[in-house]
Amino acid sequence: MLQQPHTKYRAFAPIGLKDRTWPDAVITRAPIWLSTDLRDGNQALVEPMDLERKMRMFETLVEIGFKEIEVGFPSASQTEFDFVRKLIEEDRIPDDVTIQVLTQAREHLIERTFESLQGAPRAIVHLYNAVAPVMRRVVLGLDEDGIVELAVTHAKMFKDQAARQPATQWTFQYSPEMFSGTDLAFSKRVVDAVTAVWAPTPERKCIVNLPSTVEHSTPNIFADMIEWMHRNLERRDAIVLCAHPHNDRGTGTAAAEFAVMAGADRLEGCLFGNGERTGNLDIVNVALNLYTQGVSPGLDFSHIDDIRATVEHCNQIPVHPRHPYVGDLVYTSFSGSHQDAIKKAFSARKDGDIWDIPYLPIDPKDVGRSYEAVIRVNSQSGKGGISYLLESEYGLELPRRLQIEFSQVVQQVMDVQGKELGAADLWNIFRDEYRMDGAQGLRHRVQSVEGEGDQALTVLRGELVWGGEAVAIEGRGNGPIDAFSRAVAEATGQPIRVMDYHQHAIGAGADARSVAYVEMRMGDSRTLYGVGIDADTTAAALKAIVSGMRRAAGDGAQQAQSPAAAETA
Ligand SMILES: CC(=O)SCCNC(=O)CCNC(=O)[C@H](O)C(C)(C)COP(=O)(O)OP(=O)(O)OC[C@H]1O[C@@H](n2cnc3c(N)ncnc32)[C@H](O)[C@@H]1OP(=O)(O)O
Ligand SMILES: CC(C)C(=O)C(=O)O
Repeated sequence: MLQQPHTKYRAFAPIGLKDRTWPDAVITRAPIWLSTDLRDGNQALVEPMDLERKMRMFETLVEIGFKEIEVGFPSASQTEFDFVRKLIEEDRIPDDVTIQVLTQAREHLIERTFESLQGAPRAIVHLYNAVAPVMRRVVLGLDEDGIVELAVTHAKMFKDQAARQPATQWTFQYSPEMFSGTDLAFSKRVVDAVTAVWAPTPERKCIVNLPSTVEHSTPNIFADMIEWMHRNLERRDAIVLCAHPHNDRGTGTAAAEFAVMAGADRLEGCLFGNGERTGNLDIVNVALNLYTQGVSPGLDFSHIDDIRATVEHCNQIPVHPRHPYVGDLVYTSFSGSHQDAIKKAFSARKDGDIWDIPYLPIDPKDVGRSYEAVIRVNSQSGKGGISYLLESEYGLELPRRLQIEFSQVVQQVMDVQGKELGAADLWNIFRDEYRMDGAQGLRHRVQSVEGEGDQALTVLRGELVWGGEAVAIEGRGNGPIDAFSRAVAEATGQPIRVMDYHQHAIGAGADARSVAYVEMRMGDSRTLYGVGIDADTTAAALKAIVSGMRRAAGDGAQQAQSPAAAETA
């Protein structure tokens, strides 16, 4: 790279529009959308679409809700021509959809283009020629007058060709190619000359399309250019003003949004930003940006993954995992503080609330994504993400201190493995850590109750396998947990102190079970949790204590393979 890039590259000159209004504009309704997937998108593919792919793309665009679709450049190849014929002859164009086709300003190409449209009920025919100084100089060898003459001559040909097919409802569109690299006064001069030929009216408008054929300025400059044209074009009330951004600087979306704020009525682009070089405007991006502002885009992306699959099939180009709204990773948080905020916001959210979930600008469900991928756990994650997955996939509502305890266990596994852990991995770690294997199965008998009123005591009898030995246990207390703790303390010589206790149901109906979380100490062990799950609430609680005992004993696996077994009640 150069130390002095100014010796090779020149900065784009500002427009100097002093009284611009676009920065204060707010977009309150969607622009008219034109999909050019089958034209600008297609001409950028390594392998342009065959008829099968073109038809599949067309049908998808119709399903999404596009009412204007540029279906090709019919004079470019037989495939392009045949596709337009197929659409017309097989009556594939819905009544509320208008196809558009592009042609260079060259006579034989225009003739072939109109030939391809014979029998079409409606069509937009799109004429372009380059207007930028570099193109005038190196490609066309024409001065400004020559370019105006070229445009006017071919605009007249459009009128003549259209007059030969009066049954079709024609709309004409003109693009001064490389508008973004052309001085505004000259762009206006050419466009005005073309519209003077076409003589559009407010009832029969033509379309003027202003492309950033190559994006080489910041989007505010493009917006100034659009606003200037919007204000200065002749016959503005008879023109649908359209912008056609590309994305060479990565700001195609911003340029499009600013263009609409600056007066554009219509946008041209492709799904997920396919198109020449870095792509055309990504229509999905702009449409869903509008949606997240509460503005209906008039396009339906409820099944965005199906649309992506079709686009990948047709274009034979994968969509990036970070692509806005559709990438595999765009609804996923790995980092702990994000996960914590998302989990809390989901818990606080009530039906009908305005969407206000941190780190998720759109509800993934609105585009057909599940919440499954929202939180994924790796070494950057914390307790929030871990407990979110256990809750969303396994119904466990871990108390806060248990979340903290278990996240340290997960962190140790993560430090060794260094890989992402899914919900099933976390569940396995949880079951191992809290000794929720078959040996935890508990049969017990509660003999209630000795005494009366305040003096009433629960009596629990059973058998506990501890240190490899089966020990008979018996305890009395002011409930099964208390009775069991006392019985166990007597049998093992180690007092058990229950500090906190939570219980909730998981599942429903016949499958409903109870999960108990007991925060406890055994002897002089540290405070720790035990967890038990059982169809019976008392059994779940007692299992939780056994779980804690085994953990306190180091690894209950040797000490208490069958820690508590008892007679069936
Ligand atoms: C920015 C855009 O996306 S514009 C759309 C671009 N899309 C495409 O080009 C895809 C389809 N294109 C094609 O299939 C072909 O390029 C065609 C059929 C249009 C033309 O093919 P060819 O006639 O072989 O020309 P080719 O593309 O090689 O070169 C362009 C020629 O057209 C000339 N040309 C370009 N625009 C114009 C114009 N408006 N009027 C007259 N001549 C023109 C160029 O000067 C060049 O002429 P030259 O051969 O005398 O030097
Ligand atoms: C033909 C025009 C609209 C074009 O594709 C461009 O300039 O990018």
